[in-house]
Amino acid sequence: METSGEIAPAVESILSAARDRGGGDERLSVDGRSLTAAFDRAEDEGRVPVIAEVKPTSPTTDGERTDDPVELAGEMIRGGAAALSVLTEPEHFGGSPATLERVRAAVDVPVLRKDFLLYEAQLDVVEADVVLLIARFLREDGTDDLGELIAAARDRGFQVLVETHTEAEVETALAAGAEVIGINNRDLTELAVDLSTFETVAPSVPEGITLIAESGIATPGDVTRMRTAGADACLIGSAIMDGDVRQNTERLTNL
Ligand SMILES: O=P(O)(O)OC[C@@H](O)[C@@H](O)c1c[nH]c2ccccc12
Repeated sequence: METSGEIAPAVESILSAARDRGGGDERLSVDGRSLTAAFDRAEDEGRVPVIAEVKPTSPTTDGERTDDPVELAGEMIRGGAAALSVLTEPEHFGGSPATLERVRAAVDVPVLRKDFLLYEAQLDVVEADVVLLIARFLREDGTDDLGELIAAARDRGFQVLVETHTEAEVETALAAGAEVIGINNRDLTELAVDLSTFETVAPSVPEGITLIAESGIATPGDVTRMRTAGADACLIGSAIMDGDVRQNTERLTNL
């Protein structure tokens, strides 16, 4: 088992905040919008399935975007995004559960809750269609087991995106029952992005699993590269948030 000492200091700080964050008091029951159906719809309409991410800031971004997230989400949809991702982490990403709630009420595409969820009660903070579970973090002391957390999420009606970075983590995700797997091009040790991560790890993901390329995708050429390597969809934050959100989304979905 790797120790948390190998993680970048910014990620350590994120995790320690996540450990201290409470959960909801009431068990949620969600009537979710299907992520795979949204991807199929985009494909049918000739667009690359993209999950566009409302990310006001991050430890690797300069400054903070303060526009109304609901307006940004609308621009993403008009630009052709198949689904949205909304950061709910407050301390390092400028997100909040309330933002996700408002965005989800304003759109009809599936919305992913992007956060660092470590135990079951944290699932009960806000309704979303999909929740992110990060394989790397769910084997540390004091966190729930990945398989148990996947089951707990599904019991509530959430679809689950399991984030991986290595072949070993893909194996862990598959063994835990993941059906939607993300490969994060950003490593959480140095926080550096390398698109060849997806190309290296993707072959270990079997047919039948929905596969998402995450992070560092900035140009139409990057999107093509991820698609060629087997991505069913791309998760894109910074390159969409930086500048004209609608135009950026169009450029990355209409190839
Ligand atoms: O802004 P980018 O490089 O397009 O990346 C988006 C997304 O992949 C990234 O925000 C992300 C991937 N995994 C995460 C886990 C938590 C918070 C954020 C993330």
